[in-house]
Amino acid sequence: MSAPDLVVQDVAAGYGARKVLRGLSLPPVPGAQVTALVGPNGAGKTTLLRAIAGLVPASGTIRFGTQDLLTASAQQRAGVMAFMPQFMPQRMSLSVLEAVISALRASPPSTATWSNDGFRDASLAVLARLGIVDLALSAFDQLSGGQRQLASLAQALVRRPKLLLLDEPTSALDLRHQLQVMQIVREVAAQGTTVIAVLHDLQAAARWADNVVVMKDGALYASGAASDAITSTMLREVYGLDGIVERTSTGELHIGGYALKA
Ligand SMILES: Nc1ncnc2c1ncn2[C@@H]1O[C@H](COP(=O)(O)OP(=O)(O)OP(=O)(O)O)[C@@H](O)[C@H]1O
Repeated sequence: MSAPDLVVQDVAAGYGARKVLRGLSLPPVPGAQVTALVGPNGAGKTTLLRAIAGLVPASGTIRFGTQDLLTASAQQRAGVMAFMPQFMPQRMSLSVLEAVISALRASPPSTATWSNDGFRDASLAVLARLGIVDLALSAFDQLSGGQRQLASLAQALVRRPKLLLLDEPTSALDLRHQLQVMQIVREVAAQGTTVIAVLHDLQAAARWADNVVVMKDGALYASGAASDAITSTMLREVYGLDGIVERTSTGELHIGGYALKA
């Protein structure tokens, strides 16, 4: 069965009196694909992910297939999705392996019967997939920023979510790990997970995402294939930048030559 689309319609969300999203509607976010969420600082990208994850009060419609995520219980949501936040907790007195096992125990996929060894093996397998099995016994709160980001991604992936929300998943990673993580994100989508990833690197969004959603001031500015959503007009109107967007001879989108708008 193919993964369902995510429907976001007329969503309002914010923080107390501060309304960040005011009636945001997106075209259906396609199932089993990677959708990049881009836009300038403060555009509301994290707020949208938090609204989908049930972490800020929201109204409107947020539906994943037939499941209404706005009325779902925390347990129901945890059974469907995983959210990797932009900032990891500073204090966590667990080893990396314990942290991943505890994320898995909190919401184990129902596709298996779980034993203690099963939790441990599945967690070690994800650490191995991310190339950080050597960190398994390290204290989570003594990791470097990039290591912490990989460990946090392991906590999200280990639950094999149907909907994976990633907030700047590669912002602290070196080039090799950026590549590795984005390849894994694509594999996860190919295996049936619907992925939404906030990315600041437009070149990475063009390379890795099936669809790009551009947000500005809490609203949708554009969405579609990278070549439709990422344009020089968008750079000017959304980021206040002059830039060049062109197709290379191999058909890839190249975005560069940025300069502050004159
Ligand atoms: N906890 C909060 N309380 C009040 N306002 C908040 C809170 N978190 C975010 N905001 C405000 O909401 C707006 C949108 O923030 P959000 O984090 O969603 O943006 P973003 O697009 O993810 O930005 P960035 O790219 O900088 O991470 C900003 O103006 C921000 O100041």
